Amino acid sequence: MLSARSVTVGHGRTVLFTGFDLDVRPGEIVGLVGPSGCGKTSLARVLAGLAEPLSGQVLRDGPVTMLFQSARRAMDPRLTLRRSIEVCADGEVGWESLCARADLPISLLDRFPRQVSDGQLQRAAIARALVGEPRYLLCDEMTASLDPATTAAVAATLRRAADDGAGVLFISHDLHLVDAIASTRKVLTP
Ligand SMILES: Nc1ncnc2c1ncn2[C@@H]1O[C@H](COP(=O)(O)OP(=O)(O)OP(=O)(O)O)[C@@H](O)[C@H]1O
Repeated sequence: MLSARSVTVGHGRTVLFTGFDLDVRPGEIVGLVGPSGCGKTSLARVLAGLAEPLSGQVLRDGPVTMLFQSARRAMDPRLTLRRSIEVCADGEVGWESLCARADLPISLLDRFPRQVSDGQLQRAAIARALVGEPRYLLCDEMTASLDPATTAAVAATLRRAADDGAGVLFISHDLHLVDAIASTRKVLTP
């Protein structure tokens, strides 16, 4: 399980929220909502181990990977999609099954980020995340700039990842989408 226990998060002397509890189990999608600036990204960074909480505990029983709103900023523009994915793999990549899991057309693998759409790049970012076999995926507004059809495809991909055993934290301002894909909705308030 990925758990936050009575976690207080802030930056320097600024406290964003106190005493927050959260559990994400393998195979489950948990939605996280809250007003802009309340600290959702800051919490995700703490859960991923990229930052320390001011107090409280984070428990992780497996690798955690973050996915961001802007795949264009997250992916190296100098590398083909294939290379970006390969460098995150432990060994040989099973391209067919990976691309099927991420809903990424294999024909795009040898393109550079500038040669694919935002939605296609987001799927490549998902493939790159999945190739590391994370137990937990923390998705930070990753559908915010996508059209409805691409959003639905990405949501279906996350559902499949959860069905394959990943625990997913889905951060979004889209309450309808959160309720459609998450089994639990947590609200973060300042
Ligand atoms: N590294 C940092 N140093 C100082 N302050 C920061 C840092 N990162 C974020 N903040 C501040 O912390 C607050 C919470 O930011 P955060 O991005 O976690 O909120 P959020 O809930 O994800 O917002 P949004 O929904 O708008 O994406 C903001 O006021 C932000 O300016």
